[in-house]
Amino acid sequence: MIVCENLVKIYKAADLEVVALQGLDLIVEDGELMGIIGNSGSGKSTLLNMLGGLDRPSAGKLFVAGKNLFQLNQAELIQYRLRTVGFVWQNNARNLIPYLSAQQNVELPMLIAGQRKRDRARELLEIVGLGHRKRNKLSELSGGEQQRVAIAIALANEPKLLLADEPTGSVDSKTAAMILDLFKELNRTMGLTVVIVTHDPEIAKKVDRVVAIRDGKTSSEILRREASGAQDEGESENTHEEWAVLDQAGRLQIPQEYLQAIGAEGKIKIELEEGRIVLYPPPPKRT
Ligand SMILES: Nc1ncnc2c1ncn2[C@@H]1O[C@H](COP(=O)(O)OP(=O)(O)OP(=O)(O)O)[C@@H](O)[C@H]1O
Repeated sequence: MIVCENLVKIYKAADLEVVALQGLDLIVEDGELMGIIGNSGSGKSTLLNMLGGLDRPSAGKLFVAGKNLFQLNQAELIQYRLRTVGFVWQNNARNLIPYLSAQQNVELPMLIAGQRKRDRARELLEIVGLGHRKRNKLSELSGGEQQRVAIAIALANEPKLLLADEPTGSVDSKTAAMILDLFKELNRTMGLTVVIVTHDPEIAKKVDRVVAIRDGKTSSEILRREASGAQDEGESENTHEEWAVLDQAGRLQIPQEYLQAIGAEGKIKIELEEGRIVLYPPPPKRT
């Protein structure tokens, strides 16, 4: 579904350049449910904006659903945003209209797109588990329910890829778990590919794979352990293991805490020992 190769995004503002993505590699399979985590400023939202066709990358390769996003002209990019991807943002409810009902809120974007699909709006609300609340005004719904209305809207054009940026950022942990369960259900029942960007490391328990981004590059992946079985619901931490990502040039990012643990800074010695690559800290400085 997604192929990013050596993706670079440079923001230019006045005489300042910010390299938000520094040669990022990422492959997401059709029908995958995956998370992207990383500290603030690591480039998560930038990546999502590139995947959603909201902004253009500066260099590299980017294919989504077979489309080369570098080659789409402005009109094709608008079609791509309308037809191929669906978006869910943290404060989606802000884009919804409080005095309209849940159903009218779902119908409205379809009306704007030239369709009047009352049945479809009802069906979408059923899918997100809000069929019984369709006549309630948005202002009468909880934060989690409003977020589900937003997810129904994101599904209206039958996207192949759902992009969610901090979708649980402004709800409590119980509601957050319900929203993540909904993504999982949509992924399983509709075969929707879902990419969720979050600060929350707990996401690993709800998705098949989590990719960590550091300084604009993928640094590691947290995968469900094979031995525990794909059917495992994975609610316990030891069903997952972390892998460092090796880029095409053989570079990898070593977790900061590992480097600190061996007191490494500046240079480290690397040796190949019996099928292992071993990193040695520098010898203590003489005083
Ligand atoms: N429009 C922009 N113009 C200039 N710099 C930008 C712009 N958008 C993002 N940046 C910079 O790019 C880098 C990556 O930002 P990005 O928003 O992608 O990070 P993030 O991981 O999503 O952070 P957060 O978790 O805080 O949302 C940061 O240094 C940010 O300041």
